[in-house]
Amino acid sequence: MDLPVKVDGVSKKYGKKVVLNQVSVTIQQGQIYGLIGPSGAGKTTLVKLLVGMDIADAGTVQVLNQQMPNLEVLQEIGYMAQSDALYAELTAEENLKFFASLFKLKKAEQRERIAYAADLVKLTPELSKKVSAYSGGMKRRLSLAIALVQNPKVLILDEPTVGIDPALRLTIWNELLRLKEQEGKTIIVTTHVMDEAERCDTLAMVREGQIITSGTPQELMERFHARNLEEVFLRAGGEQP
Ligand SMILES: Nc1ncnc2c1ncn2[C@@H]1O[C@H](COP(=O)(O)OP(=O)(O)OP(=O)(O)O)[C@@H](O)[C@H]1O
Repeated sequence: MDLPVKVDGVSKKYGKKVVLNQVSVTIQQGQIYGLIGPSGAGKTTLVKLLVGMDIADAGTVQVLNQQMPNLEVLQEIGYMAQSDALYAELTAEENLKFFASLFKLKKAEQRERIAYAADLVKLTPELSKKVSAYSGGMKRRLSLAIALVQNPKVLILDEPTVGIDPALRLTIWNELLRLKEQEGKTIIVTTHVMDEAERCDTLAMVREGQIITSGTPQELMERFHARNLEEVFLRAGGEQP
């Protein structure tokens, strides 16, 4: 079985604060892997190490069999950060074109991918607007479209559906499921939303810089004698609901 993500014994400190403590994760190809945990638990820090935006103090991070950070591998990673990294004075279309141009796409493929990504997040009619005139939710949607534009093998999405309405959230999740099933994409997602966590193949609960438990949503519910993931989350963290 191919393992597109291998994290082994990773630790990370900011100043004196230990943010990740001996974290190990393996993710199989064609899986949706969810990271859930309280605010400040270390999810974004782990994601940043996967993308190569930060470097671990100890341990190893491999994506697609390469040690991160690695510029070649970045071609194969679609990353949606928690805060939007968009050019406000450009239109949405210009933003998409700019980010698409960073990847090795032929012109026709670039056009096709931009049309697909904009359509998925329902921004096609708004593409000629400047991003400065976008709402918060529209910016999130554009950031997601940008993460998808280069057709990456690995998608890393940090709270992708915050500020997105329920109907579009469902559309996006259906597409993520299709991408893993039909195209074998590997998708890593952080979320605070339990019904999104339920759709993940494997869930890791992060708390105080450690993965305190992981498994399929069903396994976790059985392990913690819980009726739902909210209860798992509370019980795994030592809080009895
Ligand atoms: N660049 C940084 N410098 C100093 N401290 C940082 C830095 N980045 C993160 N931290 C700290 O590391 C801890 C973990 O942060 P992180 O963003 O990984 O949490 P998170 O689980 O993603 O939280 P949330 O769910 O709120 O996004 C927090 O205490 C945060 O303040």
